[in-house]
Amino acid sequence: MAVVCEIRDLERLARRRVPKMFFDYANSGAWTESTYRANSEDFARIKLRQRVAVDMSDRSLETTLVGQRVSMPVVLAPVGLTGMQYPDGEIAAARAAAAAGVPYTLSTMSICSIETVAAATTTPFWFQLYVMRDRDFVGSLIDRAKAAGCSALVLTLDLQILGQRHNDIRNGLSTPPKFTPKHLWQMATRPGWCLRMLRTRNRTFGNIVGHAKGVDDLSSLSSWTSQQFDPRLSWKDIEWVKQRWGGPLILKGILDVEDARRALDTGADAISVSNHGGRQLDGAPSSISVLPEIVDAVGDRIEIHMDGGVRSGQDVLKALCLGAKGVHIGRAYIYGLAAMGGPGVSLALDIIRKELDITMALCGERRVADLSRTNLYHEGRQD
Ligand SMILES: Cc1cc2nc3c(=O)[nH]c(=O)nc-3n(C[C@H](O)[C@H](O)[C@H](O)COP(=O)(O)O)c2cc1C
Ligand SMILES: CCCCC(=O)C(=O)O
Repeated sequence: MAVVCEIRDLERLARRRVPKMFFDYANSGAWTESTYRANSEDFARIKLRQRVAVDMSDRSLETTLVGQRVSMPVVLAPVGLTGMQYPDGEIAAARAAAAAGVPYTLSTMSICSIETVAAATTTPFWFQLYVMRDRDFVGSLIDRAKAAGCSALVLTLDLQILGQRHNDIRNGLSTPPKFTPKHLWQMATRPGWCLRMLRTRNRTFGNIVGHAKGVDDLSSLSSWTSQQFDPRLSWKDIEWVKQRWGGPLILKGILDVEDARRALDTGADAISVSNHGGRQLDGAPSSISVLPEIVDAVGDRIEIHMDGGVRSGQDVLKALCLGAKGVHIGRAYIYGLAAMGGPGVSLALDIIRKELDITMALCGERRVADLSRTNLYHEGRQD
């Protein structure tokens, strides 16, 4: 059994255990992947300020996110097709998040439906919404999330048009998978995945198939997206979503100061600074590099979350120092899930919690709320 110390170990295991088309779907970015790479690389450039002889006993990572108590400021981000990385993956991830005391966000494009995940869990989860042309269907998704007891709505604004992902095109990614010799080979070389997949009935987009009108072929994600997602989505639609939902609302995909200012007018509870994990506008800056200017512009008026490139508890701490209140992780937990199901998600969260706690202590801090730019080596140095 391989020793797992860090998220990269889970990534290596995931690569070995999941058919290539699904591993690549998770592990890739759009076009040249420059933004995807920058998300992680820019974290690595930030230096921490070591402090010594500070009482580091009695530490706590607890805080609140959109008014909800969490054991650490980490959220499992919405990830489409999670149930293709591991059968019933959405249920496994939701349970692992609940056990760890952090929120889980179910994607509109999940395999297990809102109702299936709600029936298999006891802790409320968050729901991520995509806006389709069919507003009756979008409204029904909001109503279903409410009926299932979801405790926050994450409205994604950066994917009305799908960014081009070369690996998915080359791999002929589809759900369910096609049965061409190439795809059969990819699956045959991952027999554990195949056997487990045969045991579940959740193999298609549970929130959509059987619910949305005229939806029968989701096999090509890109053509389906361009037919169904509404490219006219604008700020005024957010008011409608907010009214219909009536609970905590987080706007995801803000990367620009002007958009952050505009987001204030919507009355949303939080914004998430994100470039969709480098999967949409390649060439956009990393999330961590734009976080400080967005915090400076609107941080005193709205709760700020971020995601993109977080692969360790140290990355979480750096984002907190730069003003994020909540840090969402995507691939970091998906690698764990793909590698070993629910226990892999728990392991990913344990790794991140431990790294965050140790790093905070070595920076001489005992509370996440006390972290600030002064804990970073260059920014905000007093001396
Ligand atoms: C495989 C995959 C699928 C995703 N699907 C969704 C989705 O359905 N909805 C959404 O808002 N974001 C989606 N995202 C973006 C994530 O929510 C998040 O912004 C991103 O993963 C953060 O970057 P990280 O993976 O480097 O942590 C997806 C990301 C990945 C990797
Ligand atoms: C049509 C969108 C699929 C999920 C998603 O958001 C992603 O792959 O990044």
